[in-house]
Amino acid sequence: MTIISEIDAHFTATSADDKKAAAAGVNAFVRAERTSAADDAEDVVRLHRVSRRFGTTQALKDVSLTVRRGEILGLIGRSGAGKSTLIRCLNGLEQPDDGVIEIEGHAITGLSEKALQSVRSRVGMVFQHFNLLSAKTVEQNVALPLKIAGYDKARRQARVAELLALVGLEDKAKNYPAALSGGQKQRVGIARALAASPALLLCDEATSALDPETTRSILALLQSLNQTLGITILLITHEMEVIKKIAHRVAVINGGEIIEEGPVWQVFAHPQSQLTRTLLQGLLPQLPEALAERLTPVRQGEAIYSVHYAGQGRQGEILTLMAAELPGQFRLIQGGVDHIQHYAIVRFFFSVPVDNAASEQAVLHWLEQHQATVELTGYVSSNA
Ligand SMILES: Nc1ncnc2c1ncn2[C@@H]1O[C@H](COP(=O)(O)OP(=O)(O)OP(=O)(O)O)[C@@H](O)[C@H]1O
Repeated sequence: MTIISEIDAHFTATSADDKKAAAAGVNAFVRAERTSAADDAEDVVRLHRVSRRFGTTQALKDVSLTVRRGEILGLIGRSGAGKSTLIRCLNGLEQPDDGVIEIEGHAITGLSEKALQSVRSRVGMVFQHFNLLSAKTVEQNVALPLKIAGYDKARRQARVAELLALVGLEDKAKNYPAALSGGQKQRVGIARALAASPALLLCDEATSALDPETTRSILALLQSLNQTLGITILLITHEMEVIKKIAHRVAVINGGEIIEEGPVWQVFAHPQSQLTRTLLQGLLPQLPEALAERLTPVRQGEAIYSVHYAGQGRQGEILTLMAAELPGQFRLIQGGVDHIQHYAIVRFFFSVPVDNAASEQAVLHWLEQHQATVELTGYVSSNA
C-alpha cells in the first residue's frame, strides 16, 4: 500500500491532491505543533454555539462544550442524539452550519482539506470496531500514522516498540489482527491512535463491542494513559457505566443539545434532566419488583421513602449513622453506597409503619438535618 492510500484508509480524506499535500505537510506541522505555545492552552477542544442541520433534522443545536487539557470528558447520549455528528465536526469530516470549533486554540471551521489534515494529526481516534488494516501486522498498523507523519524507519520502530509496551502487546508485534482477541485489537487501536502523540484521544464507543471484563481492562488502560501521559480524552458512549468508571466530567446530549454537564459525581448524585435519570437507572438501586407492583398512593400499611445523598469522607457513612441513631425505627429495603471521585453517593429505600407516626417523623427529621433528599415513593399494605 502506498502512503497515499494509507492516508485514505486512515483518515478518509477526499481529494488525491489534498492527500498528497497532507502527506508532505503533516510532518512539518507535527513538529511545529509540538513546540507551539498552543501546547499550554488550557482547553484542548472548544465548541462555541455549534449547529448542524440535515434538512429538517437539527443534528447539533447551539452546542458549547470544552474539553480541558488532561481531563477525561464523557459525552453520553442515546442513538440519534448527535454524537457522531459532533465527532465528524471535530475531525473536520463535517462542517457546522454555525458556530466555532477550536482544537488547541486553532479554529478548524472553514479550513481547507489540507489544513484539516494537520489538525487531524492532533486528534487520535479510537473506534468501536477497531478499524485495523487486516493485511498489516500489529506493528505495521501502529506504525501507520508515524509513516504518514514522516518518521524514518528507525524512529518508527523505536516508537512502535514503546507504544506496544504501553498497551501490553509487546509479544504480538508480528501478529495479524485476525489472530487477536477484541480487547487486543482495541489495544492496537489505542496504540495507533497515540502514535503521533496527539493532544486528544477521541474514543467513539471504544468499548461497546467488548464483553464486560475486556471493557474493564480497556477502561483501566485509558485511565492509566490519562494518568501517566496526561493525555486528554473525549469518551463518546451510550453507557453510564463507562462514564462512571473513568470520566472526570460528563456532558449529556439529547436531540443535538447538551442538556446537562458537570463533574461525574455531581451528575450521578443530582441528575437534573429526566433523560439523565433514565440513563442512570440501571446503576441505581430499584425497589424489588414484587414490592414496586404493590405500591399505592393511598396512605396505609407502610410508607416507603427513597433517599439520596452525596458527601465526602465520613459523611458517606450516613446509612451506618442512621441505623445507629434510630435503632428499630425504620426498615432498610434496598440500596447502599457508591464511591465516585472521592464522593460517597448514598441511595436507599426504607419503610416505616404509618401507624407509628412518631418514628416516621423522627426518621424524616433526622434525614432533613443531615441534608439528605427524601421522597415519598408510596405505600404498601402490611397484610398483602
Ligand atoms: N448525513 C446525514 N443526513 C441526514 N441526516 C443525518 C445525517 N447524519 C446524521 N443525521 C441525523 O442527525 C441526527 C443525529 O445523528 P448522529 O448520527 O449524530 O447521532 P448519534 O448520537 O451518533 O447516534 P448513534 O449512537 O446511533 O450513532 C439523527 O437524527 C440522524 O438521523
